[in-house]
Amino acid sequence: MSEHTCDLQEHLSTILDSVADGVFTVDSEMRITWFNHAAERITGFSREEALGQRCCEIFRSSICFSECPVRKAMATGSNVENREIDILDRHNREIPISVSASVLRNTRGEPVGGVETFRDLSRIHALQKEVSEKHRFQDMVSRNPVMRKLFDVLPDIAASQATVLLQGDSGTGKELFARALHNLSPRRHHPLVILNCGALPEQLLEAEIFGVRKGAYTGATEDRPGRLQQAEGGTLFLDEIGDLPLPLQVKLLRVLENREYQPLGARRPRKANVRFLAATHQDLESMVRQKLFRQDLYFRLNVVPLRIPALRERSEDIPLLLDMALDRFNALYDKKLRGFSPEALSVLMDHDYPGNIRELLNIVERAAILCRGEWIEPEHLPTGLRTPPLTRKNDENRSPATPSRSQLHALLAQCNGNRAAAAQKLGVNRTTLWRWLKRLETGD
Ligand SMILES: Nc1ncnc2c1ncn2[C@@H]1O[C@H](COP(=O)(O)OP(=O)(O)OP(=O)(O)O)[C@@H](O)[C@H]1O
Repeated sequence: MSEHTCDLQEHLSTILDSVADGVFTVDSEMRITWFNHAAERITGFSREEALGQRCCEIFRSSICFSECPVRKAMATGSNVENREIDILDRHNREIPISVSASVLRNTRGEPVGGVETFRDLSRIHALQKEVSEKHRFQDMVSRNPVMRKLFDVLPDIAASQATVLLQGDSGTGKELFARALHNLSPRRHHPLVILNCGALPEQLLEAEIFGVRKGAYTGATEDRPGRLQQAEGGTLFLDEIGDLPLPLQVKLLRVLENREYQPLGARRPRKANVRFLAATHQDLESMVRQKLFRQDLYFRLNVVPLRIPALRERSEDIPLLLDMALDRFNALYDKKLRGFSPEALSVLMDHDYPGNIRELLNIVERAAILCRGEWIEPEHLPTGLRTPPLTRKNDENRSPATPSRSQLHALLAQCNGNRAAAAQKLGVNRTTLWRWLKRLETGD
């Protein structure tokens, strides 16, 4: 070896040892021929231990035996760039890294081995986690200023006994807010009872809320407690309060005013020690103007009004919610999806989510099921995502708008009459779909 070659090698070693990224080279048998300082620091193996070893024994990555980056570079002749994987260090700790690989060739251009460079992502991941924790409140995530303000005031509102009216489009998180209010309140050790006022016809709903005494009507063979009694000492969350029929509105008003109610067929009223939360996606004020909702009840409910913005008004939350959803479905389906490709992310950012967060969760769940690789691609997303969804109409402020009868029937036929599946495709809950069908049947 000439003096000049020795000098060059020494220079190269000094340069490679001074870079912050891990670098190692392998020969054609995948034995390590060079291992820099950063590679020692990241993997925990010393240069002496690494040299001459097969690289999969030192650089123990999650893809060594399936998609080794150096082998891939050798096979395709092109570089592998910034692939995010995990390696096990000397102490068997998982280290997230980003790896790149290229082929090494001799002077005749023949492949003689490869070089891998890798960057430790632990710190970046820790920072990402810290940021996402910062945006978490109870079971909710948001970085939107309006939402953050709601999170700030929630503990004080929860501590009070005040009735809260949650307003927002379907799927924006009203139930999650109601749960948070209960969990933060002094009543948290007592039940939180949830009743969807749109899910039952009037008579059944009345019995459901107030309960039934034995003999109240034929068939009432025993006492049946209502939701009010079940919620005693705790919280009653009346979801879809806009669907409460007018006669029941009068009865509910009485409970709110006197904290007393009469189960069906009872002679004497019962006391109710219950905190009320209500929610609706409807515009109650305009329903009051149209005499569809009682003004006195509206005032009683609207003591603390909270309006939850639609997802299209807080698009900065989309990436945060996507990550949260991915974590959730990775755990649920035992997957190791790393994230969304830039193309998929762009489709997801462009969508305006008429079904709000529920719709976003459905999209990610479907993608997580379909995706066999590590990254969610556009092909894993519903085809209609770029086109205006079925539920969207010209009026941007109405969401979700009622689809036409033929659209609904076509969709139900597509889902073999399964309403739950149809609702999922629309990104709305079953009650909303039920309401739409009812409205179309009665021609409202
Ligand atoms: N800020 C948030 N962070 C994380 N998950 C959320 C958030 N908001 C809503 N979700 C999730 O989105 C889904 C829909 O939320 P939720 O049921 O609370 O909406 P809603 O407004 O009550 O809907 P609807 O009016 O149709 O009853 C739930 O799975 C909930 O966990």
